[in-house]
Amino acid sequence: MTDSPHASSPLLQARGLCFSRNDEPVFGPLDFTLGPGEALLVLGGNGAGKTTLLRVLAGLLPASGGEVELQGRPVDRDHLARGSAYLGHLPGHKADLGALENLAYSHALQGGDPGADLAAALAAVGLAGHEDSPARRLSAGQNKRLALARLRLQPAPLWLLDEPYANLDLDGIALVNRLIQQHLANGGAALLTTHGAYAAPPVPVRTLALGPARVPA
Ligand SMILES: Nc1ncnc2c1ncn2[C@@H]1O[C@H](COP(=O)(O)OP(=O)(O)OP(=O)(O)O)[C@@H](O)[C@H]1O
Repeated sequence: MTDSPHASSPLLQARGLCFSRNDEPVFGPLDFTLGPGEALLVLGGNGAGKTTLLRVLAGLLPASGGEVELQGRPVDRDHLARGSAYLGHLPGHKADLGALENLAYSHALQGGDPGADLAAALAAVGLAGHEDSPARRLSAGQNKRLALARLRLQPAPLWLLDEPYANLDLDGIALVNRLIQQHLANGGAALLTTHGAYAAPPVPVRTLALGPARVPA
C-alpha cells in the first residue's frame, strides 16, 4: 500500500500514548504496533476508553501524552485524520440528504477519486434502491451500511472501527468481515472494538486490553 522509504516500518506505532480528562486518566500509557495486514482488537468493559483511543488515533481528540507514528513518521492530529478512516458509533450523515448524496458529499470531502462509481458502491453494501432515501429515513443498520460504503471508498491504510458490527444483520456482519479481509489483504490494517460475542473479524487478531473503567467514589 506504500512505496515510501519507510515501507518496512509498522503501519502504526504508539509509544506511551495516553489520554486524561480533567487530570483523570482514561487510558494509557499504551505501547503497541500494528503492521500491514494486521488487525488489533481493543478489549475492555464499558467506559474502559476504547472509543476514546480510536478517536485519539483518528485525530479527533488530542492525546495527553506519547507519540504516534504512521509508516515510520511521527504524526500530528491532522496527519492522523488524513491517514485513517474512522467508523464511529454515530454515522454522521446529513439527515436530509439522500444516501447517494451523502456518499458523494463524504467522498468529495475525503478527496476520493472523482470517477468512482458511487451507485455501485451503494449496491455493494446492499443499498441498491435506497439511493434517494434521506438518511433520516434509513434504519440504523442501513445507516451503518452507508457508513461502510464511505469506508470502502476511503484510501486510508489505517481503519479505526468502533463497534463495526453494531446494528447489522447477519448479512451485514458478513459484509464487514469481507471488507476487513479485503482491506488487510491490500496491505491495510484495522483497529477495532466489538462487544458482540457473535461477531469477530475472520482474520488472526492481536488484542490490546484497556483497564477497567473507573468507578466514581
Ligand atoms: N464527551 C465526554 N465527556 C466526558 N467524559 C466522557 C466523554 N466521552 C466519554 N467519556 C468518559 O470517558 C471514559 C471512556 O469512555 P469511552 O467511550 O472511551 O469508553 P468505551 O470503552 O468505548 O465504552 P463502551 O464499551 O461503553 O462503548 C468513560 O468514563 C466515559 O464516561
